[in-house]
Amino acid sequence: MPSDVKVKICGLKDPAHVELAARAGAAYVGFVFFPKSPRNLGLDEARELAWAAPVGLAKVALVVNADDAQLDAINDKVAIDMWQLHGSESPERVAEIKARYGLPVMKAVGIATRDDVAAIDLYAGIADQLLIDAKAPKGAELPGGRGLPFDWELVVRKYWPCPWMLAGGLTPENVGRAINLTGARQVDVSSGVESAPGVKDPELVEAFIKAALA
Ligand SMILES: O=C(O)c1ccccc1NCC(=O)[C@H](O)[C@H](O)COP(=O)(O)O
Repeated sequence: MPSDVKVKICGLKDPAHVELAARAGAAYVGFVFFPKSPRNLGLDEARELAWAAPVGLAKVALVVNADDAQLDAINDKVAIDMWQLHGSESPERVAEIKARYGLPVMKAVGIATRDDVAAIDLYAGIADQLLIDAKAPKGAELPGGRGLPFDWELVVRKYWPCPWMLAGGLTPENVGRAINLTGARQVDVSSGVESAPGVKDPELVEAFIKAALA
């Protein structure tokens, strides 16, 4: 029976890896627009990656507390299908971005404690999707893409009224267990399919997708 799990491969930098992710069965690819990240893309690079994506593969632009000028520049140049807001954007800012571009918005929320889980509700009626990730420590250089898991028990038997994606420290080895435990129908990975920060390993990308869809 075909799997109903959807996979997002985040932080791609090579058009061949976009094609590979699609062939292997990914539903989404993520393009990072955050200069401090080893996965950061220029607009021209991102445009080339978007061209490499076959129809049906959703192209997600990941930004961190971006202002309208940065969002406009991405939207004007790159054919994206969704925003991923990975900073401390307020529910009001999420609604504003949805209205301004008419694209679905996925809000990333970092969690470490039960209180963080409760805070997800602030976005549940506003964002189109939620990305539930490990919480980065205060002052960390990168708010995501750190390859660190959180305690999955925190989201077991949780319900939100929009689709959500499990992220943070997933790997080909642990993704099946994470899905079975949490009931997540969508999973996202970056570091767990890399051979070095920012360098995707095609074999790990394929292995992750295969394990998630199994
Ligand atoms: O990937 C980055 O460098 C990055 C930079 C700034 C904000 C978010 C970033 N990445 C988010 C992701 O790649 C994932 O959505 C998520 O955090 C899971 O990452 P990982 O634990 O590395 O699999």
